[in-house]
Amino acid sequence: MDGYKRIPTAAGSLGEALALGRAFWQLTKPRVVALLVLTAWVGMMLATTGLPDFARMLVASLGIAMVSGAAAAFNHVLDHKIDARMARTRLRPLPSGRLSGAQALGFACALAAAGFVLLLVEVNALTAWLTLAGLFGYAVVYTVFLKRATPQNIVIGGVAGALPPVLGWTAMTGTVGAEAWLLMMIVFTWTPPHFWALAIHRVEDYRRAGLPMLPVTHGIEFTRTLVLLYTVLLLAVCLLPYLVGMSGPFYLAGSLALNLRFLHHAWRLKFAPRADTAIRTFRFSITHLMLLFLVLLADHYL
Ligand code: HEM
Ligand SMILES: CC(C)=CCC/C(C)=C/CC/C(C)=C/COP(=O)(O)OP(=O)(O)O
Repeated sequence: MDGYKRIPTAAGSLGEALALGRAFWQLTKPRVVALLVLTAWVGMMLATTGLPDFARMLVASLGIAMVSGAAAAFNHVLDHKIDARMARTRLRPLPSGRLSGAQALGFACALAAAGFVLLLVEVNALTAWLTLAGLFGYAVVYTVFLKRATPQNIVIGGVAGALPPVLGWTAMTGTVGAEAWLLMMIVFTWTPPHFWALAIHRVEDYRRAGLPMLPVTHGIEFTRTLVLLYTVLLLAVCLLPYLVGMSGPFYLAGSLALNLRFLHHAWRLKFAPRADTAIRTFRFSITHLMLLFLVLLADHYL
């Protein structure tokens, strides 16, 4: 009502502070970062014989999570106009006006700097610089250039998201082992079917936003074919840890079960799709990667 001013109360300002905290938290894409950290843990544990140094693991995970969260926050800042045009993203903190661009940018810079310094001082320089390269790969190479330029954006940009197992490995050993590159290849091959399944489901969003995602540029049918082919490739890549003697029969069985399930989703998406097949395939991709890395971990200690 005109003439009446809202009187700030303690409960009101606590509510506002919590909402602000929630908005900053959302900027970091916490569920994505949680899965990235799980893949880094597997890198850390597979690099170590016997029990790892838990204190080192904790600090390294925190540093990797902070820099990855900062990368996600930069992505929110750089993409706020695109995000405002898509139904899936229009309620994010920046397009909805819950945070200003300056607040989000300041948060991203502070988080990136703190995470980088933590890794540099408490872990090692190789891990700190490689993690920063991951941030640059995602926030600049993918978000600023590739995302707007080519339907291969997520294939090339996938390198950044696939880095954490390598970061975990270097955090514990100070060097990059061949096995770490193998783990990276798994996440790299997994990324296209993960993303394209979602892009098929959200094709109208991407068309409206003017982004050259594969289903927009090459059509849904072609994208379904590539999802299927990448899941076949993923099955083959996931055999490598067993074939090179890095993992045992428990991993082989778990990996085959998960990859055959993923293949089944992709097959259905190509040959017998229903309205929800693409989104179910996307959701399964997340379960797949999480369980696959847990199986790698369990196999290591069996
Ligand atoms: C360039 C590579 C990638 C692209 C383009 C991509 C794209 C996406 C998109 C668009 C979403 C939907 C987010 C939303 O609904 O707000 C998503 C969700 C997700 N992605 Fe990816 N992704 C990539 C790599 C990764 C990697 C490497 C991981 C983890 C290892 C990952 C884990 C997840 C998880 C856990 C979710 C669900 C998030 C939630 O429910 O809040 N993604 N991804
Ligand atoms: C090691 C390191 C620092 C890596 C950073 C990796 C990182 C945070 C990857 C996130 C991958 C992801 C969610 C991409 C989606 O971006 P999008 O812009 O296509 O999706 P959106 O529309 O949901 O924002």
